[in-house]
Amino acid sequence: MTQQAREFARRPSLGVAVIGTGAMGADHVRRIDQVISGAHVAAVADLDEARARRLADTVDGCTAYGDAAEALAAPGVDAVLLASPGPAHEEQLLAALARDLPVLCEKPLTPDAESALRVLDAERKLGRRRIQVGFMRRFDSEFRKLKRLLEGGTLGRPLLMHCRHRNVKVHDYFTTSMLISDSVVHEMDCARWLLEQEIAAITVVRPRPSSLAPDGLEDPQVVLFETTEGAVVTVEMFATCGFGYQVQAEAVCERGTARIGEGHDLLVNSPAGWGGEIPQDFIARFADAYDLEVQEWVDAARADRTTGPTAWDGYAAAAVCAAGIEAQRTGQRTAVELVERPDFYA
Ligand SMILES: NC(=O)c1ccc[n+]([C@@H]2O[C@H](COP(=O)([O-])OP(=O)(O)OC[C@H]3O[C@@H](n4cnc5c(N)ncnc54)[C@H](O)[C@@H]3O)[C@@H](O)[C@H]2O)c1
Ligand SMILES: O[C@H]1[C@H](O)[C@@H](O)[C@H](O)[C@@H](O)[C@H]1O
Repeated sequence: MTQQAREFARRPSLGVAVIGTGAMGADHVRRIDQVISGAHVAAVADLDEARARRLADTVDGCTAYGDAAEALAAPGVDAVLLASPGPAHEEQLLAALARDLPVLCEKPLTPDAESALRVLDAERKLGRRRIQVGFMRRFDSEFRKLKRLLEGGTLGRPLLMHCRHRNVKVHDYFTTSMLISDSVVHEMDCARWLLEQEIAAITVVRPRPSSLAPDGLEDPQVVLFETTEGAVVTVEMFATCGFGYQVQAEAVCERGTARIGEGHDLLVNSPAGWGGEIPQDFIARFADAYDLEVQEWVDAARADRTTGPTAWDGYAAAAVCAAGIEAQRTGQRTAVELVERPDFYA
């Protein structure tokens, strides 16, 4: 161990309050408690206090609350992980910033651009970046390989990207606009990050809905982004495909193409045939990415730094979502309105 690593290990463990103890919150609590190093779960909070209590009972020294504000003010809380639904994020982010706590906020930063701008303002007033947004694909090894390949330039400029984003099923509170603001928001962030361009316009095309989608959910949809430098990204979003969790992307460049997400992890030949397994949800598909994301957040917070996707990235995606929801409604190509990027987020 180097001297620097020894010093780092001596720093006190980060006490984390996890807000929202549903699917993602419970998985992050398990991760902080059992997988990563340098942090412990000091508090959990959920509007459903009984759910929070059941989870707290599985972790030594963890207290449950029915209110996020109480958890943020609890003794031993040094940082916050928000895993409540998007509409609750603004209030909880502002409360965390008011206490100058580092925050890992599950995507989306907020569900609309106006509230995202209010969060940016609060962070700028605080005078230092405190928010990391949970765009976990940036921590996935396949996405990182694709990013490095595109940066290396051997394939020339990327012209097109084709993405497929399929979920087995969705929560019963899922709506057609959430296909954009909760699901395609990942492709918005990936496109911005991989291509290093903003998204200038968005179009949404709706095939006939699957008869297996819940009533009122117009699923699947095809979404097209045009970037500021003229690249085009297509996204098939199918949130109730029923058979597996698939996130795939193919970049088409001037001198070649590159694909990720084909799921070629383990291929088995057997008397019954050949093939592999399809993960059934994001928790299985992105397990390693979430581990790395949370570990990097904890390491940065313990060193009094902030890393990863910023509140600006969260706002930029929210602005594309706003245009996307409008495009869904009108069926028209819709321009994205983005405020000028403050130097604070350069
Ligand atoms: N990065 C990813 O791949 C990924 C995957 C799933 C979910 N998410 C995000 O994580 C967040 C949570 O999603 P989920 O699937 O775990 O949802 P969920 O519905 O399973 O859990 C949300 C929990 O938050 C609680 N809650 C609601 N309002 C609250 C409030 N104001 N304060 C405290 N608790 C509140 C609910 O009672 C529920 O227990 C969302 O922002 C979602 O978009 C991200
Ligand atoms: O909240 C979830 C999560 O972000 C998943 O990664 C995505 O695949 C789903 O579509 C979305 O509903």
